[in-house]
Order: sequence, then C-alpha cells, then structure tokens
Amino acid sequence: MMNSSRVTDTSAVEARGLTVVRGDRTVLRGLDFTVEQGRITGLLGPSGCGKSTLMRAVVGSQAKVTGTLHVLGRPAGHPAVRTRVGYVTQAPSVYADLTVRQNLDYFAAVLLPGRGNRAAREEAVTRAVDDVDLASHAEALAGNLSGGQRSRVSLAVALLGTPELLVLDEPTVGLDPVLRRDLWNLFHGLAADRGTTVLVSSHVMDEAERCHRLLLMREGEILADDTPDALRTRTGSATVEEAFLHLVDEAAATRQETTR
Ligand SMILES: Nc1ncnc2c1ncn2[C@@H]1O[C@H](COP(=O)(O)OP(=O)(O)OP(=O)(O)O)[C@@H](O)[C@H]1O
Repeated sequence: MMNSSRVTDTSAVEARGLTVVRGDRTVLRGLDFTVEQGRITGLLGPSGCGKSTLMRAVVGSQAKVTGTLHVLGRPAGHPAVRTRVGYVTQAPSVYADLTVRQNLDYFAAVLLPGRGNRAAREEAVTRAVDDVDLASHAEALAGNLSGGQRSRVSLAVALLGTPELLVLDEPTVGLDPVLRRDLWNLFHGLAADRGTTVLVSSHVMDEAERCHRLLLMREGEILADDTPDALRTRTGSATVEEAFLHLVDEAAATRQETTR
C-alpha cells in the first residue's frame, strides 16, 4: 500500500521502503532513494538487478509495489502526473508502416487533441524531431530505419509532451559512440535548458561518469546514492566501475559479518 510522507521540494522522485514482488520473487527490497529535480540520475547495475522494474514502478506501470513512492509530488502513477512523465522502454514503440513524422503526428494527436491544438501539435512534432536529430529522416518509414534511429523516434515520442521527468530504460544500447555522445549531450541540454529531470538506466559503467548523480544497484538493492565524484573519493577508486566493485565487496563482507 502506498502511504504518504514528506516530499522535499527538490526531489522529483522520493522512495522509502520501496518493495516490488514479481511472480514469487521480491525483485526490489525496501529501497530508499531520491532523484533530484533538473538533474541527470543514472541507474546503474548488472543485468537483472531490477533497473527496469524500478523504472516501471516510477512511471506507475508496475504491479505489487509497496512502500512509499512519490513522483513529482504525487503517488507514482497518479493521473495528475501521467502527462508530466515521459517513458522510453527498451523496445522502441513506433509503428513500422508510418513515417517518422506520421508516428509523431499520431502521438501528438493523442496528447494534444482537437483543431484548436493544431499549431501546438506541429510545433511539438518539429521540436521533437529536431531534438533527436532526425529531421533528415522525418519522411522515412520507421520500419526502414536502423535500430538506433528507431529508438530515437521512441525518444522523440516521449519528448512530445515536454515532460518534467524523463525515464529512459537503457537508451544507448546498440548505439555507436558518436550517437551515444549525441544522446548524452541531448540529455544534458534537456536538464540545463528545460530543467528536465532525467532518470536513465545503463549497465555500461562508463556512462556513469556522464551523470550528475548515481543510483548503483545490485540484486534488488541500492548500493549507493551519490555523485560520481563522491563515490570515487569515498571508495578511493579511479573510476565508478572500480567504486561499484568496491561497494559490492563491502556489501558481501557486511553480509558475512551479520550471518556469522
Ligand atoms: N514478469 C516477471 N515475473 C517474475 N520475475 C520477473 C519478471 N520480470 C522480471 N523478473 C525478474 O526481476 C528481476 C529484475 O528484472 P529487471 O528487468 O527489472 O532487471 P534489469 O536490471 O532491468 O535487467 P536488464 O539490464 O537485463 O534489462 C530479474 O531477476 C528478472 O528475472
């Protein structure tokens, strides 16, 4: 059951004792964390540690969620926040038989229906296409695009409503280094220019260095909630990857102590 608790002004997401059960497994175990507004928070951890589950809980599409989870000041999934949150899953959700622009026109019509919104729709579509750098492919069929281009169309769909919180599940998987850099520049631009909060998952540790803050996860638990700098300093590590491994070892040692 969701309960209410104090929500700080600077947090876009606030979780206390967040627990999620999927099937007969407890996938997230009593997580406490915050995601600061207007910053890029990286959710990092190995495959299967629960990143997608956490994101699904944040956007309100996950069942069997207990504890406290506030998003933009309301319980996760509340109707009043749905249009303020953009979510891009790992599988690009675009229509293969429509062009890039037709895909965006369609979703814009859902978000901004009616004749009166025609100009706003056109503006939103043009801005979203430019944001993801697909203007030169706007008239191409989505089915004929590369995997990386299709995921950028999905991202453009999420940007249509100028979300305050953008939740991105491994958006850079399979992208070449140039596109990865361009996407990270876009995330930083969104945070700096529009004040967008970005919660982005990855299992590639070098992407951690590009985030303002990090949530390091392992086996359904948060190992650390800090800045990359603070993590490196605290663990005496040269990289976030090294810091992560240090924290994994530390957690294992603590577990051994307590079971002794
Ligand atoms: N429908 C389900 N029923 C039961 N368990 C599930 C279900 N979906 C996922 N899980 C389990 O929940 C755990 C967390 O999965 P999740 O997809 O959140 O991890 P992840 O960190 O996002 O992984 P990846 O990086 O590979 O996408 C995994 O152990 C997975 O097997």
